[in-house]
Amino acid sequence: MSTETRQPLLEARDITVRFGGLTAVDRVSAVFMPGELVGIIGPNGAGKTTFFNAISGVTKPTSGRLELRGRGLAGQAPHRFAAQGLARTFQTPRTFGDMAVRDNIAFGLKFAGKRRREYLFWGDEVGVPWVLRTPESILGLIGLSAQAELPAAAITPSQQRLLEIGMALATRPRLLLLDEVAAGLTENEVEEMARLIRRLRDELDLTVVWIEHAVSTLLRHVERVIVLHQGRKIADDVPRAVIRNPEVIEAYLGDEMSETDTEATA
Ligand SMILES: Nc1ncnc2c1ncn2[C@@H]1O[C@H](COP(=O)(O)OP(=O)(O)OP(=O)(O)O)[C@@H](O)[C@H]1O
Repeated sequence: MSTETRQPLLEARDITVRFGGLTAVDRVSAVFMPGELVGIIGPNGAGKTTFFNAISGVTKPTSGRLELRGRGLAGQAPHRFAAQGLARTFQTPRTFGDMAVRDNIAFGLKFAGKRRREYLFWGDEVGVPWVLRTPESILGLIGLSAQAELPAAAITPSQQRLLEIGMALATRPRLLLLDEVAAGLTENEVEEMARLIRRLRDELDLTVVWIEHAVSTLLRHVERVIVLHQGRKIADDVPRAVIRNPEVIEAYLGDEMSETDTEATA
């Protein structure tokens, strides 16, 4: 392994986000290595989305430092984050309902075309993976080929989530941030989504950071889990260690973490 691949892709140091008197994210530090699939969990209001917003440029952190491959990012506009290979989904999918599914993807590709030169910044000698070159290939990758001509508003909620992932992929990211992409899906759909996320990570050599309330599924699929509670990071470890962490158990008492989760990762 070269020194290059051991360099963190994204490093967040002491990120704090305050809204008036409320500290939503409290000095959270985290390192994301190339190719990692990392989950972020925590009770409602723990600061997960606010942390995501801070590391994707949507919200300017009150303090802290962000580095993408060693280059400072904090305080830059969201499009600068995207230009440097970050893509994210939102809790409520942001697709264009009147436009055909294919055109939603084409929109993302158009955006990516504009930053083609910057893609090269990543030193990717093979260039853009062929599956990310056309709307059709991206639709095939996420399993929406049959819905290509439908208006985005006409597809099912789970297909909407897939479309949003497809739109994020169309921007040809190196780091994909997923915010509750399994929310509202059936148990089977959640499992399928988890498999897709793993496959995308493997095939596209992505780093994926995934916030999810479906804790048991997440714990079975990610390699590392970060737990936030009241804005603070209380754990950052492999799933089987995290579920035995007394502070995590306490934070989740009577909430999402159940015996099933413990069994799932035993
Ligand atoms: N724009 C905002 N203005 C004021 N307070 C906010 C804002 N965004 C979030 N908060 C508050 O910050 C805290 C953290 O919220 P956040 O949405 O990050 O939590 P979360 O862990 O993502 O929760 P959930 O799992 O319910 O989505 C909450 O108390 C929330 O009410």
